[in-house]
Amino acid sequence: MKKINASVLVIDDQEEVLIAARLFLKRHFNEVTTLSNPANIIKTISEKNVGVVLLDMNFRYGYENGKEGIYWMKEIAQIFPDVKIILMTSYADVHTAVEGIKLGAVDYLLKPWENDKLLEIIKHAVKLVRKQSKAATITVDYFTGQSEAILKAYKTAERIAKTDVTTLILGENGTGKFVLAKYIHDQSIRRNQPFVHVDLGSLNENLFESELFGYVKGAFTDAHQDSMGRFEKANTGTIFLDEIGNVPLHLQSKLLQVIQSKEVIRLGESKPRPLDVRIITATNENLQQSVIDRRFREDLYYRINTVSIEIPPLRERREDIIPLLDYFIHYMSHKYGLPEKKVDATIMKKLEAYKWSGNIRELQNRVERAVVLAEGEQIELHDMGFSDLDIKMDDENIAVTLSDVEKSKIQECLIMNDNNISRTAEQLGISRAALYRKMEKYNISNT
Ligand SMILES: Nc1ncnc2c1ncn2[C@@H]1O[C@H](COP(=O)(O)OP(=O)(O)OP(=O)(O)O)[C@@H](O)[C@H]1O
Repeated sequence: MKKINASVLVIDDQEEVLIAARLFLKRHFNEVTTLSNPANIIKTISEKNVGVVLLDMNFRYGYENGKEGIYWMKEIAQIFPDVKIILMTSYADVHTAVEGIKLGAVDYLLKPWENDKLLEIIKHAVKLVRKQSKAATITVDYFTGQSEAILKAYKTAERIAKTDVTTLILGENGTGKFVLAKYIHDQSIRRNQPFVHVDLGSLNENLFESELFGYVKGAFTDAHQDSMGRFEKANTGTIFLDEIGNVPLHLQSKLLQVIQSKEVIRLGESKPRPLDVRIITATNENLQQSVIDRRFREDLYYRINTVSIEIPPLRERREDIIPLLDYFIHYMSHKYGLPEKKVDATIMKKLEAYKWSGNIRELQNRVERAVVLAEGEQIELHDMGFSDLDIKMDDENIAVTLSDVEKSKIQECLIMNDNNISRTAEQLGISRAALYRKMEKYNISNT
């Protein structure tokens, strides 16, 4: 499993909590640091270039009102406003945690946590970090490429930009869904009006409605004044609802209501406010499958899917890799005021064959690093953060499919378990019958 490229810091005064967090998170993130003494927080964030902090709210025994956590949260936010903070509390002290969220924490987690939940929350926070650097890096610069698939996607975008048709953009992470949504907006007559991006996947459920629909003074305890939601902020322009596939079912109906009626009602108010917004949504999920699995409302799916544009992953449009490489070398060299470096033909071949699972984002990040770090006149693979093995393994595995991986995992487990079916099935987490079926499918014998 490929680790997520992020630096995560966990702060707790209980050593066993830190060990558990470290063991689990190290499997998923490139850099995981743990700290038992909050006094070192600032130094560590700076040294480790931390993007996400998991912060315990109660450091000292007998001092369990969460104020210590809030104190450190404010300190971090003041010095590193871009760092995302997740609060942890063992005492179901939701009230203080919610206070923390209002002060800027992205979420909270109750201890003892479930690993899946922990992972999900941190992944969201990592996305937020990326989105904000994305907002900082994305300008009006587009580079489409030359593959038929990408030219078609941009052509469709141009055509629909002239209308207000609701559009769904599909594609893996880093393929350029945000860029395409912004492109549609920039090509439309709304181009001088607001373009509001909402990452629905990382929007805290508790704040979903107030954030999207707004509220009036007194709607809830801390509603001290009227506040516009994101839909109203996008009025006369475009709202880009990113990661729509991650919206929980019970909130999907509220979203549908607004999209359908083109009216929004602020929390605590009954008066609908008319909206004039273009709606673009995006997801990396297979929404059709989500509809079948009843995780996504069918009516909402049809409502957002008047037109859909799919951006293929980079590995399915390899002819775009070198043009994109050239584009980013030019762009980054200009950005940093450095001379443009060359890339040798043999390296280009390897880059063309590489899997680029992080898509354009990965390519862009690697080129940026190389442009800044390369010492000679040529960009070498190690300047792009590749080890020789990365590329070699990738070359060899270019045609590896999920089935190949499954087959080899089964064979490996059988060998480890001396062909014992029960133990192998147990280790793989499947039934004996399922193991037999798979062995038959992959033509694996257990002799
Ligand atoms: N056509 C393009 N021209 C130039 N840069 C691009 C293009 N498409 C994507 N990028 C760059 O690649 C990175 C990822 O793009 P973007 O954020 O639009 O992808 P995404 O599909 O929205 O990702 P995610 O699903 O992870 O949010 C950005 O930094 C962006 O600047």
